Amino acid sequence: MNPFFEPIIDGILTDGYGVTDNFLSPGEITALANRLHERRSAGQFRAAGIGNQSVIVENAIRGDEILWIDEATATPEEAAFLQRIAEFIQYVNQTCYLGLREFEFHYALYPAGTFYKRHLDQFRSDSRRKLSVICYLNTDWQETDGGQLAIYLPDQTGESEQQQKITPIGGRLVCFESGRLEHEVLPATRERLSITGWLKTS
Ligand SMILES: O=C(O)CCC(=O)C(=O)O
Ligand SMILES: [Fe+2]
Repeated sequence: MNPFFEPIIDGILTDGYGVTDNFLSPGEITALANRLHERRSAGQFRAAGIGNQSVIVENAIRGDEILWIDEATATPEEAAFLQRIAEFIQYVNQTCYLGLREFEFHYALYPAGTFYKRHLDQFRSDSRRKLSVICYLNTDWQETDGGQLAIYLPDQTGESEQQQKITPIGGRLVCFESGRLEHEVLPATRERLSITGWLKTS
């Protein structure tokens, strides 16, 4: 039993999504948020796109800026984050037999007022994306800051749905099946930081 990984798996199996807090310590949150800002100041971020073949920047759908994290150029705190993810993949494979082999992660920065409209994470990609993972890097996030992740959960009959809102507090990790749950990022009154990625089969 792993105290961080087990609640995530439990959540996915019973509710379709899992949340665990303190996946990152306050020190790790600050260090990663600093790396994010340094890399953005160095001009490494790009407006996030939609679509698969040709990437189209569409601010009416999503307004975040992203940077893919490359293992080859990762700083120690980025490498440590990816290492935790690799351990999570091992744990999931031992308990759920999803056959996860690869992962890809990017930083995301949502300037105040931006959002990501309702979507499914597989629409623009390949079906190898099995689990979506989001880890927040925000310090002192308040409910009134907005920026919740809204997940849409269909009921048993599939006729109605329920909206579950998750506040992007620093260190919190959210995980759900990429091909199943539609979700959106609501606008926030302040800058919103995260690392988002996908665990994939090969
Ligand atoms: O930041 C979040 O809470 C969700 C991000 C998201 O849905 C995505 O990047 O596909
Ligand atoms: Fe998404």
